[in-house]
Amino acid sequence: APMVSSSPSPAITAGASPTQAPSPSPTSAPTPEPTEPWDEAFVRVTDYIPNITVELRYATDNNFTGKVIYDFTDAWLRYGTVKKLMEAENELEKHGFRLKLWDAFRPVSAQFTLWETVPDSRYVANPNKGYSNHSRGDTVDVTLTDEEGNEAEMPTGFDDFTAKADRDYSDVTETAAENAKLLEETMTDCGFKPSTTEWWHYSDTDDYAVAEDFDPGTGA
Ligand SMILES: C[C@@H](N)C(=O)N[C@H](C)C(=O)O
Ligand SMILES: [Zn+2]
Repeated sequence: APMVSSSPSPAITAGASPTQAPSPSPTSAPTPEPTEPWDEAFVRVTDYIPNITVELRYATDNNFTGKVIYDFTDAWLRYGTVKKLMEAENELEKHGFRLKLWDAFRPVSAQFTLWETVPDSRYVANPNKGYSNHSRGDTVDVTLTDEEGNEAEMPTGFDDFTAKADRDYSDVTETAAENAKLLEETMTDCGFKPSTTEWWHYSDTDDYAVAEDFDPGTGA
C-alpha cells in the first residue's frame, strides 16, 4: 500500500529545486572538495589511466638480467607525467591502440643491478655517473597494444639492446615502423622526449628531482 503521510508537502520556494541539498548551517564544517594532486606527487598510474596495461618486467625474472629487480608490481609516476600519459592514451585510443608499461618509477638500487649486468650507457644509465630518469618518476618504458591488450608489432622486444631498437626504423618491418612512429609522434606531442637508442623509452620534458626516498611498496 502507498505510504501516506499526514504532514503537508514541503513548500517549494521559487528558484529552489526540491532535489537541492539544504545549504549547510553556518556552524557545520564545509565538505572538502576532492583535491587534485600536485604535479610532483607520486600516484599509481592505473588510478588515473584505467585502460593502460601494466606489466613491470623488472618485478619478474622475465627481463635481461634474468632476476627480479624490485618487489612491487604497480606503476608509479609523478602526477604531472601521468596527465601527459593520459593525453597520449586518449589520442592512441582514437587509432584503436592502448598503452602498455614495462617500467615506470625505478628505485636507484635497481639501477645498480641493471648496470652490473649491462654496463653500456647507450642502453642502461650509469648509476655511478648520475641517475636514470626512471628514478625521477617521470620516465616510462612503453609499448602499444590493441584494445584486448595484445602487444602490437614493434621494431624489437623490450630491452633488445641492438641497433634495431633505435629511432631509425628503416631496418624493421613496415608495420613495426608505422607503430613505432605513431607512438613516437603521440608521446612527443604529449610532452615526452624519446630516447635515441631505445624505441620504448620516453622521459617527461618537465624535469623532476631523483626520488631516493620514495617507496612504491607503501606508496609513501
Ligand atoms: C634499461 C632500459 N630499460 C632503460 O630504461 N634504459 C635507460 C637508458 C635507463 O637506464 O635510464
Ligand atoms: Zn627506460
